[in-house]
Amino acid sequence: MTFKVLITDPISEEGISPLRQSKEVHIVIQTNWNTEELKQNIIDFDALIVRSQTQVTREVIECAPNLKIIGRAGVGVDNIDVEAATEKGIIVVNAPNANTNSAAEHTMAMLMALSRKIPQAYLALKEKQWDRKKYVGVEIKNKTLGIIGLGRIGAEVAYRAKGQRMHVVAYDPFLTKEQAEKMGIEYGNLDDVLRKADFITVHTPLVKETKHLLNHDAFEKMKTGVQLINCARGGIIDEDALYEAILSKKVAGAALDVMEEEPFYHHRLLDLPEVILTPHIGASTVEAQENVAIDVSHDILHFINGESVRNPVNMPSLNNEILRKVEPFFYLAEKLGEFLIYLTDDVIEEIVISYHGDVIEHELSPLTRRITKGILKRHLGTHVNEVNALLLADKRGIRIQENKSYTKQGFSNLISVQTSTKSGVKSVAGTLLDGLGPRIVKVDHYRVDVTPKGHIIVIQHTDQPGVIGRMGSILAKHDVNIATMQVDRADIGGEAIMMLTVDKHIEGKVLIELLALNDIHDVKTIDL
Ligand SMILES: NC(=O)c1ccc[n+]([C@@H]2O[C@H](COP(=O)([O-])OP(=O)(O)OC[C@H]3O[C@@H](n4cnc5c(N)ncnc54)[C@H](O)[C@@H]3O)[C@@H](O)[C@H]2O)c1
Ligand SMILES: O=C(O)CC[C@@H](O)C(=O)O
Repeated sequence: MTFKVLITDPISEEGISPLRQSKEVHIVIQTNWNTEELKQNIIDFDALIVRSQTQVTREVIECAPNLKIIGRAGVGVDNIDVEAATEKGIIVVNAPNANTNSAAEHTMAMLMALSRKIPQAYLALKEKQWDRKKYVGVEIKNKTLGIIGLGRIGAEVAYRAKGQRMHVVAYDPFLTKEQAEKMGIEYGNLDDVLRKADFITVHTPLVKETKHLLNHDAFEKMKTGVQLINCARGGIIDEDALYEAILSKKVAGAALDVMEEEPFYHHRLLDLPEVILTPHIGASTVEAQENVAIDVSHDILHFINGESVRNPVNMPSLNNEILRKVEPFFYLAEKLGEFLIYLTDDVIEEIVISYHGDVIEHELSPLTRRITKGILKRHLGTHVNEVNALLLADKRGIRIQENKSYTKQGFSNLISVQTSTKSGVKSVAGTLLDGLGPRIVKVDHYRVDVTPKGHIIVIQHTDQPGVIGRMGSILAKHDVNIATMQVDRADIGGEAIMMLTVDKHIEGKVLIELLALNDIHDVKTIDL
């Protein structure tokens, strides 16, 4: 089947060559659509690749019933309604590392241009003015650079600034004093950065907490003559407050790659000679554009091949090392959920997942997501996936509890899942056997040993001679071949369980005949 990929922003042709090489992928590039056109045409597409221009709103997502993955060829996903995507089970991936270097270099270029008034001097010269006195700058050596947001780009800027012999003071809610010391920079809170810096550069995402982070009050705390750089997101600096602060000479200059509304052609900041601007080109290098497109293309191919994506935005990201360890449990986890929902006859109130033994050394959240997906899928359909499973469970008021224990319970690893309903508790446990693969080893309190694959019949009965024979005759009559069979009981003559794997799906009429047998209390047929 063809996987249709729509690209709506300019993107590097070299970068998408991995997708072009795949026979399964059909690519459509359409960079001129407005939102209405996008809504009308997105219906058929399985994947969408954008940069920062296309607005992937909830409305767009609602018009895309086949959309499975959105690739953001860059870092910021503020042009994508990630919540709406998550609700629909659409994976959002980005390319968080691919343009870090370019954005850091652009920041340094802006810092240099700002401190030496290069764009202003250039413009004047183009106007045939040779005015050397007007364009006296300041050195950055021995000046203090304040960095707000010491993530990927902020950290790269810090290293470069140190190379220019600047003193760096940084604030980031995740930065510790020890980490700052290791990097050879000063650790501060936001006020420290605002008070001490000669130049301030912001490298945070635009979120509620960072919207207008640099506002009138923040400018008040800064040194007079401070210069600002924003190569992160428009809106982190309050543009009106900046305008006023420049007029009052509190702020001596600003270099902006990003603005609250883009593109913009008329903005009063454009009229101020102290402000230099670029049209959001921090990531516009040959290298960054190729790299972001390669990363997103690879993740789309991972998705098509049923592999884990490397840079998910709406689920926890796992590095290759972690993924390699936990991936072998994915199948078992999902099948335990799928199996258990067949045994659960009432509305689920709580899912309790207990991990035992070696498995707890791994990252468990992807397993919990897959178990929940397996449980919800039967009733909610195939749109449930590891992206939205926890959200969907939460929306239905299902509590999810995770327990961990080193106790091995007879297996080197064991995952046990329990559903609680008003009618009682049902449970299943499974293990991954070294070299032999996944097994279901416990159903409620009965011991079994079944590969979670294909057609399974679970029969609850009373432990009496002849029950197995009568059951076997009915299956034989309907030409159902038994592949494997397990029996366990609580006590002699007491409650017992039979678990069979058979070679074909069991029809309703077979089920009725089995249920009519004396001593058989319940029959569940499960297709995994
Ligand atoms: N101009 C461009 O073309 C361009 C290119 C790439 C990235 N960006 C933007 O640059 C920004 C940084 O990207 P990144 O890859 O370094 O992201 P990142 O996630 O690696 O780093 C962001 C950092 O900001 C910190 N942060 C969050 N809230 C904060 C707050 N209130 N105060 C201080 N720090 C805070 C986070 O803890 C994190 O360490 C993003 O907004 C991204 O979209 C712009
Ligand atoms: O698409 C672009 O070039 C902008 C990229 C940049 O803003 C990002 O967040 O990665």
